[in-house]
Amino acid sequence: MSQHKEVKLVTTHQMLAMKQRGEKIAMLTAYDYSMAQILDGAGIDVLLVGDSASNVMAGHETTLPITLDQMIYHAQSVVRAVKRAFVVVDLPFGSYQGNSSIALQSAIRIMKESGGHGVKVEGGAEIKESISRILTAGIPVMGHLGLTPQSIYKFGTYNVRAKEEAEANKLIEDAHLLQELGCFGLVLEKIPAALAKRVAQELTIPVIGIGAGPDVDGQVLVVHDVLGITKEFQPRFLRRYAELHDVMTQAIQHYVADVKSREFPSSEEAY
Ligand SMILES: Nc1nc(=O)c2c([nH]1)NC[C@@H]1CN(c3ccc(C(=O)N[C@@H](CCC(=O)O)C(=O)O)cc3)CN21
Ligand SMILES: CC(C)C(=O)C(=O)O
Ligand SMILES: [Mg+2]
Repeated sequence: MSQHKEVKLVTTHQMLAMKQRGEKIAMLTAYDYSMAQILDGAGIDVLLVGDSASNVMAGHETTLPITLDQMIYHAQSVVRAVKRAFVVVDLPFGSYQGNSSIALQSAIRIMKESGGHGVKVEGGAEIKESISRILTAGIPVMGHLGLTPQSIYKFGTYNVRAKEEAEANKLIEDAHLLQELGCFGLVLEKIPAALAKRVAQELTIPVIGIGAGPDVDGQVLVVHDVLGITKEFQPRFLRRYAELHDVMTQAIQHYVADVKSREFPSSEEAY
């Protein structure tokens, strides 16, 4: 028996239990060590090393350019900080579509080289062979339906998805397929709340929403949006819990002024 205090790690089994008992799952993105340490310490259940790092960390217009090596680098940094949270890593564009052997290789690289706990992939029936193949290796897979940013050029907009009946029916079918394949959870992005509610009710696995309304099993957002670091991004589904862009700007302006005026450093800050 361990004398050490047990820090309960979040597992896929626990997430399922949370859904069953009606406890909502709190998930945010993280791309680096310092931020992951804060989020894990604050009690976040799931950290997503999102391919939104392509936008938020690297300044790209879309998520398409980020590479598997770059995702692994971000995931390694996050995993080093985590004591409790379950770490999901996005498989980037091009690393899993169309070839299930490449998909398995990509997922194995993420698990082996980063120490993450599972992977997330965008899409339904189109990528079912890839998902099945990854699952055969014992790697937990999370699905992602609705607004799938890796296929932005197929749709041309970031508008709400599955408003039409045909698209809604395809989403419901895909959601059931993902569960039957063995996915441990599913992200639904920017779809009508009523549709998300129906999917969360019909599925036994946890359904995590972003712009999918309140009647799902948990919520995910990009942490830089939540903290108000990204100022220009303000879709309706986002709630900002701080205005760090302003706080950080003021702090840095103060620092610059103090350096210029020789206010910093003082004699106490010198040797
Ligand atoms: N900072 C950030 N937050 C995210 O949530 C996020 C990323 N980046 N990058 C990857 C994807 C892209 N995502 C998106 C992108 C656009 C909308 C959206 O609703 N766009 C509105 C305009 C919103 C605005 O920019 O003010 C639209 O109508 O296009 C939603 C999710 C979610 N992901
Ligand atoms: C927005 C979430 C779900 C995501 O996939 C990402 O941050 O990459
Ligand atoms: Mg993503």
